[in-house]
Formats: sequence, C-alpha cells, structure tokens
Amino acid sequence: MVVFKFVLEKKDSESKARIGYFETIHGRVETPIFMPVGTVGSVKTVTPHELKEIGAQIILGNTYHLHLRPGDDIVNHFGGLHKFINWDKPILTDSGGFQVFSLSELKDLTEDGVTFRSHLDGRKIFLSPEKSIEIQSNLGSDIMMVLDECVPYPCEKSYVERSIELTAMWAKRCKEAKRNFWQALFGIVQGGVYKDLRKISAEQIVEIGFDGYALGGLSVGEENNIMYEITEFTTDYLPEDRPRYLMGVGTPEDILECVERGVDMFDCVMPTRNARNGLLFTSYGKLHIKRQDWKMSDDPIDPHCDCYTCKNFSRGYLRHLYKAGEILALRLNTIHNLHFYISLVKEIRNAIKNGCFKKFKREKLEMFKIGGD
Ligand SMILES: CCNc1nc2cc3[nH]c(NC)nc3cc2c(=O)[nH]1
Ligand SMILES: [Zn+2]
Repeated sequence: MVVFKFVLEKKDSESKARIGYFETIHGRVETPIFMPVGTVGSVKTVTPHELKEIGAQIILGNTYHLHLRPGDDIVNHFGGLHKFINWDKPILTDSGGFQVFSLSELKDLTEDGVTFRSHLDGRKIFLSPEKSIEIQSNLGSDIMMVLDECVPYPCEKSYVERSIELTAMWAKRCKEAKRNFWQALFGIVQGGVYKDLRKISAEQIVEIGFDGYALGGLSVGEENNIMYEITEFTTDYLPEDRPRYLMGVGTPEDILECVERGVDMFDCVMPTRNARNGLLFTSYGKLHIKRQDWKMSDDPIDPHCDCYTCKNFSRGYLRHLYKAGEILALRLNTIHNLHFYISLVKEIRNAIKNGCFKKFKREKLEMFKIGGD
C-alpha cells in the first residue's frame, strides 16, 4: 500500500519551477514548501497553535539531537514525536548525518557507520544506516532521510569520489532497514561541486528508488552561484514525479532562485535564528530592529504583512522589547519571520499557478533590494 504520493500539478512554461503536493497520513503538503526547523521538538519560541496560524504545513525534527535528548525511546514511549510535541501535521526528520559531521567531535567513520562523541556529555555514540532508521521509526516522522556523508566545502575530488560510494551504499541499507509502510524515505544526492560526480550520485540514488530526493552537500559555505549551478545541473537527473528537497536553504533570494531550478522543498534556520538576533525580513529587504532609526517608529515591521506581530505592534515597541531582552521580542520576531517565509512560498505557488513566476521573481528580487541595509 503506497501512502506517500507526490502529485505534480503544473510545470512553469518559462523555467523548471513547478507546483504540486504530497499526501502523508498526517495530511497534505503543497509544494514549493518552506519547512520551519524544530530541532529538539520545538520551533524555538512559538507554539504548534501559532505555527498553524502562521500557515506552517510541515516542520523538521533533528534525529541527532532527539536521540541524544530526550532519547528516541522516550519519544516513542509518548507515542512518537507528533503526540510528544502535539503537532498533528507532517514532520520530516533528518538522519543525524549532518549534525554528526558538523556538531560532534567525529571519532571514526567506517563503511559500517560513524562513531562520535555527544556534544552534550561526550558520550560515545554509534550511528549506522540501520540505527538512523531505527531512531526515525521511533520518532514516527512522516518523511525520513537516509544517512549520508555530507562532505565539506571545499573538498578534494578524490575524497568526494569515494564518499558518494559510501553514501549510495548507506542509502541502500536505509531502504532495506525501513519497516513502517506509512513512513516515506528520501534519498540524498551528494557529489560536492563536481558535476560529473553529482551525475553519478544522482543516478545511483535514483537507481535505488526513493519517495523523494534531496540535494545534499550544499549551503555548506560555497558561493551562491555555485549552489545555483549545482542545483540547476542536478535536478535534471531527478525524476519529475518526485519531490526535490534542497537541504538547509536558504535566504528568500535563494528560495526564488532554486524554485526556478526545479526545487520543491526547503528548510532553513534563518527565519527563526535571525528573529532571535533582531534581524527581520521585509518586502523591502532586511531590517535590524535594534537600530536607533526605529526608536520612535509607529510603523509595523512590514506594511504588506498581515501577521499577528505586524497587525498589533510598532517597530518602536519591538525595538524596546528587544533592547530590554524581553522573551516576547523573540516570539513576536519569530512569528513575523516565519510568516514572511511561509507567505513567500505561498505567493510563489500562486505565481506558478498563474503562469507569471519569472515576472514575480524579478519583481520580488527588485523589492528586496530597495531597503538595502
Ligand atoms: C539528512 C541529513 N543529511 C544531510 N543533511 C544536510 C543538512 C544541511 N544543511 C545545510 N545548510 C544549512 N546543508 C546541508 C547538507 C546536508 C546533507 O548533505 N546531508
Ligand atoms: Zn509581519
């Protein structure tokens, strides 16, 4: 019985942009989509109710973090992540691969798996494809990600060549380890910034066959134009009838550029992390709430925004809260930034539907530049 089904509704006539949706047992997700990041089972400072009000359709959980704390066995005891965090819409969990390589003190990487020390208490942990699938099964996410090796940027081509073989072998083992029919599994294409290796990795991962395909190894420090070029190149080797997920991306500009190059799914900590640092996204570019300019301003963050924050509070008040270190500042800023991202992808979906995506993208990018900053 197939539960996860992606439906491609319309392809843009002027680019590789497209609109569609996929079904999970926790509901439908429209694409292109932006997924708020809820690393340890919470999208920082906002409640599930507020996430729904903002229009979030799916959120992310991190396997590495949840395995370390509270433990995926504890989450399973509460009936899985949906019940534990009281979020009844879709959840995507990553496989732990990225955090292990980026957060922890890597001990040992072999064909069997990776051994690392917890960044919390130094405990030695072993993560294999089978273990990652076991953890994600305990969490009960709607979409699981395979365990892969995300190579750093820059990275020697000879190392990347060997790494994509490991990533393909681990992807196969993840698929073999999957038990629950209702959990989808996405493969991850690697290959660094080398187009010939990207083509090989894409063909290997598509050959194994997954419910969706992620572009890994990007947004790891490379220049934007390299990320766009590798994205443009790689999506041509991915099946049109499956979602494409560009991990860790990105700025509003990145999302517009990568939707144009055939990407359907995005996740990024930018809206939530920047909010907590007082950096707000507006139709005219970025706004630093702590600036002196806003001290006496009775304007909302963004005159075109209809989020709770923009409908109820002035820049002057938000600046005051932020300067005073009030927790409410973090919450109101996060509500606005998430609403900005989720509204952006909603407008993108409409523009593709109405056949004016290229024009919409050009106008949006122009407006983002007005504010400067
Ligand atoms: C599912 C875990 N694997 C996995 N996660 C990732 C998360 C990323 N996040 C960013 N920029 C913020 N690049 C990423 C690449 C990968 C990647 O290549 N692999
Ligand atoms: Zn707003």
